[in-house]
Amino acid sequence: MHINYISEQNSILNHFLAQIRDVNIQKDSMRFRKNIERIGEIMAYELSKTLDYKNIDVQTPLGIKHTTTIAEPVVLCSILRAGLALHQGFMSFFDNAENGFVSAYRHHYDNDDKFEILVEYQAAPSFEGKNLILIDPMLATGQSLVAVLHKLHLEQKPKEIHIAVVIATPEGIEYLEKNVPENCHLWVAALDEKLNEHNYIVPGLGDAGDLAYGIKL
Ligand SMILES: O=P(O)(O)OC[C@H]1O[C@H](OP(=O)(O)OP(=O)(O)O)[C@H](O)[C@@H]1O
Ligand SMILES: O=c1cc[nH]c(=O)[nH]1
Ligand SMILES: [Mg+2]
Repeated sequence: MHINYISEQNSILNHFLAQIRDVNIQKDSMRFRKNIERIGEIMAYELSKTLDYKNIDVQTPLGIKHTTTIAEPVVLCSILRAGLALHQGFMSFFDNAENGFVSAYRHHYDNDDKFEILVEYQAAPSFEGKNLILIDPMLATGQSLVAVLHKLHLEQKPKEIHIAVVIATPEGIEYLEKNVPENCHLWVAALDEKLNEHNYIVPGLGDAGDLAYGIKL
């Protein structure tokens, strides 16, 4: 698995990352969603540089321009709920992509911190020969992304699989490295320190789904 860290160079991305983390700013859920969306746009642009392109001729009013366009179709597939705002950002740039949605949540059986990831819903197109971009802002333990990858119909072989996350932990990256296919590329906006005892990212930002869409029961 190849890993791309997109915030190594200082850019406006750092402002958006700082705002989604800041306890005094993140409570504004519209700004939170918008910042995640803007991060999605930046990630989409960076990722687009690594896709394959084919030559095309474009007829302008004055002549023909020889240029290039993305060779294989893109499928954007997001993990509900928190993936939705990031998905919107990717969709702004990959505007003719097909789209898939998968649910995943941590099911706690007792009151302790042990949980199992339940993947109950999916609606996704064929991935055969396409660039699959799997979208989820938080890579904590990595269990949600791996459970979703196993549930998706990957017997239809995507050309490449890109996993796009905003904040990742070293533990989550290590888990992905052991459990995802060879043709996976991981895109990370920020690498954080660690997981805490409740498997939340430290310093992280808190609960991305709740910040974007409200607290769930
Ligand atoms: O790497 P993991 O340990 O699996 O944790 C990360 C998962 O947690 C969040 O979803 P959450 O379960 O909070 O669902 P939500 O989006 O509905 O809030 C996040 O969006 C990931 O899907
Ligand atoms: O820190 C974390 C871990 C999982 N899900 C979140 O939204 N945040
Ligand atoms: Mg959540």
